[in-house]
Amino acid sequence: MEHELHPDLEPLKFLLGDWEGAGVGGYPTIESFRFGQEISFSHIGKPYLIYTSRTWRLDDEGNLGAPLARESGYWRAQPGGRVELIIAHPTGIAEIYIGEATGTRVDLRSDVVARTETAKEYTAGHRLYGLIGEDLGYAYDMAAEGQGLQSHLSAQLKRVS
Ligand code: HEM
Repeated sequence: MEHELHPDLEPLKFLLGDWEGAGVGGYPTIESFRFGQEISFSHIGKPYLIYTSRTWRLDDEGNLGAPLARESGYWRAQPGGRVELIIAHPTGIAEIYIGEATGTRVDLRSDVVARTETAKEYTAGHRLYGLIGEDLGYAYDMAAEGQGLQSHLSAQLKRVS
């Protein structure tokens, strides 16, 4: 069923759809890596986007390998372009971000991070999403394992629907 877009979602409309692409990751404490990614943003007429992301290791020939990180959550649009983002990770981490959509960019900083007893020591995230031409690009910085906020990932994806 097609739902009419909630007016508060207008600033996040550019995210809607299914996206596929590739990115690179790294951190001072790990080896750098390449990954393939599928992201989906959908809505049901309420003032939030339904979000899922799946990733796989990408080898030098461009073949997808073992599954890497997944995450899912809700992008809650507030009047005036404010955004509240709630994300759950299978690694025992839950995050709440607060940010702003301006034009075709969304800039989000973690407000609250909760971790299970066995989760890695992760304390903060910063996410910047935006259109690069027709592609969706994002950069993700994190503070984890005693390191300050710095790059963990960046990727560029094409719209597939
Ligand atoms: C596209 C999504 C992501 C991919 C492909 C990815 C991939 C990786 C890989 C391959 C590693 C190194 C091996 C490992 O420890 O598993 C890693 C480490 C890590 N990632 Fe990610 N990651 C992603 C998103 C995230 C997010 C959203 C967070 C935080 C909520 C996060 C937090 C960490 C932490 C804390 C480590 C451990 C660093 C260490 O052990 O020193 N990652 N990630």
